[in-house]
Amino acid sequence: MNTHVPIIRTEGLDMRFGSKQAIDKLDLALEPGMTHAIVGANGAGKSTLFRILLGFMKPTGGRAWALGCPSDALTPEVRGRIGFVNEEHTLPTWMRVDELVGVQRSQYAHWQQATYDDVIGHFDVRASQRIGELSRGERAGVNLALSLAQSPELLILDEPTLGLDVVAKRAFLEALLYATTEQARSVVYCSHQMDEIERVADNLIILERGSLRHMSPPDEFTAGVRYWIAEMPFRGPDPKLVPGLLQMQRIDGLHHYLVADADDSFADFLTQHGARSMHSMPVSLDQAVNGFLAQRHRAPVAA
Ligand SMILES: Nc1ncnc2c1ncn2[C@@H]1O[C@H](COP(=O)(O)OP(=O)(O)OP(=O)(O)O)[C@@H](O)[C@H]1O
Repeated sequence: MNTHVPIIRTEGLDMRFGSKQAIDKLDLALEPGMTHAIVGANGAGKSTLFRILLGFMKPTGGRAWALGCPSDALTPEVRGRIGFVNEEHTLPTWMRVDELVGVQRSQYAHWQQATYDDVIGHFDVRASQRIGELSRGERAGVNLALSLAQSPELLILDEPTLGLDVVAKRAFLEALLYATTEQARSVVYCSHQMDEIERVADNLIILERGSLRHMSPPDEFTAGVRYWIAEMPFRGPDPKLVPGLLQMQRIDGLHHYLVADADDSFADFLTQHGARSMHSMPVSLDQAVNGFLAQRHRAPVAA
């Protein structure tokens, strides 16, 4: 593996569906050996980005590379170094689990049976069961185990835990963490579940309407957002003047502010606007990301 080549790179990437701009001049370069989490509101362009990167879809502009190879010309050799797990966990329903494992083992030169066994061990799946008989969570487990056993250099996961119960989700994440820490793989993961991202991601990427809005380690992003509660006898400042404002509420006469990139000078700002007392507190990744996304979320369109 060439450690200097980004696992994923895009330059001025554009994808337009009629009047819809799914990806908007996106420039991205993701480091190898890390777990990158892509988050964004519904329709932000996450799945479209994956489809382009894997060569399933041609962009309307710009360029994309996966493992240094142009996405519109991925060779079978490069494809074999990329694992992909999507929310549907599409697998041949008529095959028995052991038959499917046999087929995959014969197709992948770097197949690691021990990895398959370790990962599938997190799920109650019998080798003799047909794929069609498995529950959604068990199918997710087989899909992840198959993908990791191929020893992919890059693993792309598109909402892999969607619809899984807590137990299946925990099993899936444990299997993923086990495989990534043992073998230092590169993972690009998209999910709406911030508790998962907090556990697995080294790098947080926020996409908004196909554009890059933010990229940093998740805890760095969370540390930049704070929740302030101020007691103000008056109406308080005009929201347009509040620096870094993400969300504002008035509850029982107290003013609540969720703000980004605001240091202690925010207390001075509140004092200047008549605050008698105030306190601030840290927020969770979930609150920080949701506040950030809600700020510019599309307003409902009247029917
Ligand atoms: N084949 C298509 N034809 C037309 N529009 C499409 C097509 N695929 C995606 N889109 C549009 O492109 C935008 C991005 O869709 P995409 O599926 O990439 O979003 P996403 O971030 O994965 O969303 P979600 O979190 O809801 O899965 C959406 O507005 C979607 O309606």
